Amino acid sequence: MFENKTLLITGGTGSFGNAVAKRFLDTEIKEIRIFSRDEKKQDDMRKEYNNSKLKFYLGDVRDAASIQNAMYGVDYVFHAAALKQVPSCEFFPIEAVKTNILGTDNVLSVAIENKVKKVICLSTDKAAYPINAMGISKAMMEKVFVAKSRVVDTEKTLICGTRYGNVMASRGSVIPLFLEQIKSNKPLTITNPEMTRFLMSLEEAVELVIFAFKNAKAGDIMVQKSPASTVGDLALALKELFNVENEIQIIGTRHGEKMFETLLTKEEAFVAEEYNNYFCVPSDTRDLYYEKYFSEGNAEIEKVAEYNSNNTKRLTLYEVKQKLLQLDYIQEELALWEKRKY
Ligand SMILES: O=c1ccn([C@@H]2O[C@H](COP(=O)(O)OP(=O)(O)O[C@H]3O[C@H](CO)[C@@H](O)[C@H](O)[C@H]3O)[C@@H](O)[C@H]2O)c(=O)[nH]1
Repeated sequence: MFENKTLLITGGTGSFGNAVAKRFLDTEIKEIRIFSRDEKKQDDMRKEYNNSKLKFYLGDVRDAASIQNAMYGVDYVFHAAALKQVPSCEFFPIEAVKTNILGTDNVLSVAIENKVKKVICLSTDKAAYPINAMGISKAMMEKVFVAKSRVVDTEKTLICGTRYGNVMASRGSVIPLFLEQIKSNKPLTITNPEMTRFLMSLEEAVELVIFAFKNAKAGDIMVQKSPASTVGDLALALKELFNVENEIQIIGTRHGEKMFETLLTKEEAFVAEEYNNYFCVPSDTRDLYYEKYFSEGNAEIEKVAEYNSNNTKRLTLYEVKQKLLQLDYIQEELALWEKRKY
């Protein structure tokens, strides 16, 4: 797929960039460029992989000139750079605007200038019916890339996106936090045991981007059908897997949090196309002369429901444990835990 091609990953030192590097470095790919702000994380990654196909570029998506340095000669871009923590974006919303919205516009402009063939922008379920600054900024990011995808020559640069739910055990997320609490014998801090989240693995997140890479048309947003769990079951599943009796402490919903997440709004579900395990939200290709398109109205939309973490398949406690056990991270932690105990 990437034979002799150069792939740039913005925000490439994160969980997603690492998963893509692991997946493609040993293929016929020519080069993977990691573009990010943190020299320490780049240095760690450089040492870990020790592979001359992996190149590192320091810069910030807020600064178009720094992207320019990394974009020359690039065939494809996976745009993963983002501010993604809900509470921090609530306190610093302008920072989310700068990175998630303006940064995306910079990445796209520089990619178009350099005739990059495809750009895939990573978004989140929090962008659908957004209520927090992080989700609102990602929703605007989606608007920016869909709008941009319409004005470029798609033969030269195709711009599309993916939207996904919580990636299990990604950096800073609740699973590593619960595990730290288990290991230090502290109470597990649960916001609200009934809160639900879509669960997907990092490998599935990479698969979704590959699916978009292969199938998306300009402006499409690809979504993977995903099951969900309550936070209460997630904590209980970890307690049972690690065979511990830590207390549960209810800490209450944090700033900007939703009780459930939405992967497809009702309006999107109405137009979405279904491909096995995926949905495609096609871009609205009409122009501003809406009267041309007037039909009989669309009462049908009332019959369609949004696709959210409350109405998707709910995992049982047993299934949550099975899904956790599929993660290398959990297997490694369990092995260490067993050693520590005996
Ligand atoms: O101490 C804690 C922290 C979190 N949670 C809950 O655990 C769930 C998951 O939380 P977390 O892992 O922090 O993820 P989210 O806040 O849902 O956001 C993550 O998932 C999004 C996709 O939905 C990504 O876009 C974000 O970048 C990523 O941080 C939520 O219901 C939280 O309320 C707790 O119960 N206790």
